[in-house]
Amino acid sequence: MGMTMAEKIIAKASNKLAVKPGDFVWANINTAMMDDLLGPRVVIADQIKKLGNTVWDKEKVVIISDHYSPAANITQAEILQFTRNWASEYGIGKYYEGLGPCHQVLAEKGFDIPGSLMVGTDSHTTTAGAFGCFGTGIGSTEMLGVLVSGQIWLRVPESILFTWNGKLQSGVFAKDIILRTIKEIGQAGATYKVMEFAGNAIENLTVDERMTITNMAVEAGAKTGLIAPDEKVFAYLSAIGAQRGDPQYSDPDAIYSERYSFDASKLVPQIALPHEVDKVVDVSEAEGEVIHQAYLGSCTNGRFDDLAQAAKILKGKKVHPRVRFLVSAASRSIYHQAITTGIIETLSDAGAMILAPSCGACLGLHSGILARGERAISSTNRNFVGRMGHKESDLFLGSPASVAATAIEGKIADPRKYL
Ligand SMILES: CC(C)[C@H](C(=O)O)[C@@H](O)C(=O)O
Ligand code: SF4
Repeated sequence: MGMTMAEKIIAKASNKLAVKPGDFVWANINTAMMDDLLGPRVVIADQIKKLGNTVWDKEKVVIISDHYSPAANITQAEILQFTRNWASEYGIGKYYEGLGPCHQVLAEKGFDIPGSLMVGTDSHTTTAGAFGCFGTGIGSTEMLGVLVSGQIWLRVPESILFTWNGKLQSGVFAKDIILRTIKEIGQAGATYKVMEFAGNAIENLTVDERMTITNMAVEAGAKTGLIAPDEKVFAYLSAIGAQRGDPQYSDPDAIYSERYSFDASKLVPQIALPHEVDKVVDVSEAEGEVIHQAYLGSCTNGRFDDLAQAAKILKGKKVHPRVRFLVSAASRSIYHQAITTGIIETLSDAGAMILAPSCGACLGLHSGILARGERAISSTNRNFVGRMGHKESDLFLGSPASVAATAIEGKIADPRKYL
């Protein structure tokens, strides 16, 4: 009986020839990532002292300060200081701060290795699946167990196959694919399952765009999201001098718990309405909703392709006077690329406020906080009550192109008219 790529990755990590959904295994971890919010400061620093006071393999632990960086107050500054000092005390050389959200840094630093098993103290560790790396979010207590043992006790998840074929029309992007997929199954539709994406519409996406899709797999409850690694992924990895890994592919006779097929050519821009990520409608049903703030950034859609798409729409135009348009590239190197190609100049000329590469605005920790009654559109992945500020503020989710078109009109707008 065939296996899915997820089953093969877990079998390899647990030194077994084969596993099947429902099996319990002890899997060896290739990369353990901690961020500043749920990393050493929570449980770990305290308890590891009683468990040997060292990590199992200093080379396999990565710590990335991204939620509180740059600090917006003394408490945040002290959290950063604690995290930085803990990394140094425990000999963790792979410590990054101020480079941007952890999932983008992991990709750019070559940790998203095809066929490997990654855990992180952030739910969007699923992003690594764009490289065929099984990445999943775990809690701080579980991370403590991984740090001292190098293993995780795992129940092999079932896989759902989502096949997207056909050519996306202009103005429709990866974000619209994942929002439409989540609409189909709901925000709990993939709970403890793997979302595997295939089809020529997925193959035609850049690696940047694939990361948007696997990033949001957790918004449907998924254990991880996976896309088979191909030449685009290997070119990305070789360009950054990263290993090619041991890529795994689903067998033709692999068993899936469910299968869904979509025609990408029929997809139109999608908008998630407040306050649920699966409350997704065609943009025509949200058009005209008044907006006070537009945010372009995050580990979901803050990459070079995303900024470039927004700049294409905003070139020579001005942001609506009511709208605060905030931009935060998902990494410092993206900023460098976007500056040298004139994209930041275009966005700034249109009226963008350029923020640091950070999680900050995405989850209302600092910068871009919404007041009561304010409404925003964002290229991020969550729109829970109070996500970006006051509990009586509203958050719509869309693609970078939808964010840019909305910023121009001051109300939810269809980006296709600008392309
Ligand atoms: C703060 C962290 C625990 C959380 C996550 O795990 O996703 C955050 O990154 C988010 O996007 O809500
Ligand atoms: S979703 Fe937002 S807060 Fe969470 S890791 Fe990504 S950028 Fe940071």
